[in-house]
Amino acid sequence: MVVASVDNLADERSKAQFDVGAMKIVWAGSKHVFDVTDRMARIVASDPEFRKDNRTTLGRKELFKNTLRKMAHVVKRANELRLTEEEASKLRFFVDEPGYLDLHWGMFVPAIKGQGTEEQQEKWLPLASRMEIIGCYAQTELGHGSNVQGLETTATFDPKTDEFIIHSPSLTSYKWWPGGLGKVSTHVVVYARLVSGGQEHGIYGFIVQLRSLDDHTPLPGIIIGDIGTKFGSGAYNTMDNGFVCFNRVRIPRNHMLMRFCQVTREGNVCLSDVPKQMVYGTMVYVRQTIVSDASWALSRAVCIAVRYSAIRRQFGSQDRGIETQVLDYKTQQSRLFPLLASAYAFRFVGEWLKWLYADVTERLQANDFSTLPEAHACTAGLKSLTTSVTADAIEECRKLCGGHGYLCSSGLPELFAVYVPACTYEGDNVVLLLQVARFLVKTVSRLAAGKKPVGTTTYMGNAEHLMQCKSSASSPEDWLKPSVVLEAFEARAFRLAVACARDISKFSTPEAGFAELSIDLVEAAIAHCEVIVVSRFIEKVQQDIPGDGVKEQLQILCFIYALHLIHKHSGEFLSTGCITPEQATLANEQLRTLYGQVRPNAVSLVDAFNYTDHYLGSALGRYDGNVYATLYAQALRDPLNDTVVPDGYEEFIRPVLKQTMRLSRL
Ligand SMILES: CCCCCCCCCC/C=C\CCC/C=C/C(=O)SCCNC(=O)CCNC(=O)[C@H](O)C(C)(C)COP(=O)(O)OP(=O)(O)OC[C@H]1O[C@@H](n2cnc3c(N)ncnc32)[C@H](O)[C@@H]1OP(=O)(O)O
Ligand SMILES: Cc1cc2nc3c(=O)[nH]c(=O)nc-3n(C[C@H](O)[C@H](O)[C@H](O)COP(=O)(O)OP(=O)(O)OC[C@H]3O[C@@H](n4cnc5c(N)ncnc54)[C@H](O)[C@@H]3O)c2cc1C
Repeated sequence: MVVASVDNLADERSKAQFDVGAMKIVWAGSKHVFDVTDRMARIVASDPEFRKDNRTTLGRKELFKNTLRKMAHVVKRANELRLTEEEASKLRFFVDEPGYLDLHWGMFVPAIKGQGTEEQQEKWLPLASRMEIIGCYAQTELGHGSNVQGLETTATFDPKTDEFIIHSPSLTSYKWWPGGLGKVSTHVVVYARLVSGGQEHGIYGFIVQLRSLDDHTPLPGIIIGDIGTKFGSGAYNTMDNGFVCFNRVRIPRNHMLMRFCQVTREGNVCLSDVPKQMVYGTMVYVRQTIVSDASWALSRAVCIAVRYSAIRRQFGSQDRGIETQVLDYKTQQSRLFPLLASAYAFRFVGEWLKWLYADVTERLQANDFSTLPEAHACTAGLKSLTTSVTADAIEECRKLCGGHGYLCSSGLPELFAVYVPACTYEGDNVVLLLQVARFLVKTVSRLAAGKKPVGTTTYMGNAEHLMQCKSSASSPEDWLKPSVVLEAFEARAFRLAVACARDISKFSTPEAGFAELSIDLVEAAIAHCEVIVVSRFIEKVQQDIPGDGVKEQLQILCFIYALHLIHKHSGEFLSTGCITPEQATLANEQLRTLYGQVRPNAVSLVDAFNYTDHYLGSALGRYDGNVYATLYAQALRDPLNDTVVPDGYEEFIRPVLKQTMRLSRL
């Protein structure tokens, strides 16, 4: 069936004022990454084994088995096609289904690489790379997740046998949540309290075999299973998040990951000369990958909502003529375009964070730990900011699609359900912001001692100016000056951080002040993270960017990103005196103008994400815009429509109808 709505997207595409092909390269990061990504996305989209449109109709067991089949197919195709690590990881990404491979490659392997000695890496990494063993990462327990120092599992050294005894002393010490643990993994990196010579020495990672490599049964002393069905249909239920209890399970001494702390044959504990937080390194690595992933999830939701908003028409014609595209409503634009801008902002800050992570890793290898606190603060803060915004944005995109957004065939409910735990895993977002706040308060108090802030806090070195400055914006256009925008963001963040540091000092102890003022501290942390994102976006658009009109579009998006935040947090910008109410009004005026500028380019700006229809998985977001026919076809495929008269009619509908007839005769 040919539907008029299809032409809407062609019309939209013809209005683009920039080179979409060039924007695709900017979004991907480079021509090479674009080529790899595009090729892998197409391989997945064209392989029927990777079909995913039936996911929300499957029961848990079928769903899980289906994922096992897909994961095995990923491994098979990666081998057959002799894919590089980069290609295999993209292939896996486009399969778009949480599965044990994520934890094996995303956490188990990095934990061994980061925390194992060279010898241990030589032993375990080849086994893991060839997938002769499958691993996961078990830190969280039933009773403790955020508080890592509160973990209860013990690893007690027994010098008689040269072994560690891994033990779960209570129900609350059972490991609980690790992905891939419940049903699949043969091995795990377990985090436990090291005990030697009757003394505790902190939390470390230990490699434990969980299941037989012959028949997959749990090894003696191990009670293991899945923790149960999770939020949403399909969604994260493809993953076997699991529990495990260790009943005095013995492992050889050299299964403790000993890069930062060694236990000798005699049971002596030798700490190397590195900060103890190095044990948390895998979390820093994964948080950094989660920031990059946020832009994928956000851009996917935005792509669906923008395309559908161009197709959907409501009102605007009283005589049954052509109605208005909902994308033309200013309210729709004000909800949608800041999310489009955020997708680009998170893409660029994600790339920058990758660079920061590579830089700190290089320094750590040279025993330079000076940038570790900043790397921790940046990864924790940006993980928190980007995942919170993305989760909320996916839900907003669902609403932007009206009633059809609530259908699973829109792709948005499942995307939300699968994405929203990102606000919790790898560190609860509030707990992580408090880590950023701690770093900021320290930075501010060191200013008084004359210590120059570096990296992302360099701006705080301009303390006197930031405390006193008043924005010079006197027209809407002034809000298009990077220096005006940056100054407002930096001043707000700095003043909030200084106020927190000052107020904390009024309490009897810093801990008491920190606890009482934690709401303010979280706000200061968000403000600082927004400085990072805004300044990275501004830096990006100041570079040479090839392609007709590409730089101009990115500049528009950059200012939308910044000005919508000024609007959202106007209370803070005003109460800290960084801007006046009149200047806030001017910023809003400029924002409205920018929405008008982005409007003709909106569909092309989401086309630049280069998503296949398979990856989008949405009747509303299809590239060809054939929304209504697809919605109808998918409705007909619903299991409830397998029969015209439903199962249960004889048992439950007919008797009710008969009873009603009897009653009406009375
Ligand atoms: C084919 C290829 C396929 C590829 C697939 C791609 C893979 C994608 C990856 C998969 C993604 C998602 C899947 C989900 C998996 C989820 C896994 C998990 O959730 S694992 C469990 C995560 N758990 C947490 O994050 C716990 C959070 N809690 C903590 O991190 C800590 O306990 C903390 C920081 C809250 C408190 O720590 P502690 O009690 O020690 O702290 P203090 O607050 O007193 O801090 C002391 C001191 O240390 C500093 N610090 C803390 N953390 C770090 C760190 N990580 N690095 C460096 N420094 C750190 C802190 O700032 C303090 O410093 P000080 O100078 O004293 O102020
Ligand atoms: C889908 C999913 C996959 C996961 N995969 C893994 C995995 O592979 N391996 C693994 O080890 N773990 C995994 N986890 C566990 C995850 O890391 C933890 O759930 C997470 O770290 C949060 O810890 P928690 O559950 O203890 O939350 P809690 O700390 O109990 O949080 C509950 C509430 O208390 C608040 N809170 C806690 N402490 C503070 C504080 N100090 N100040 C203010 N507020 C506070 C939080 O903000 C939150 O609102 C996974 C979790 C999920 C949901």
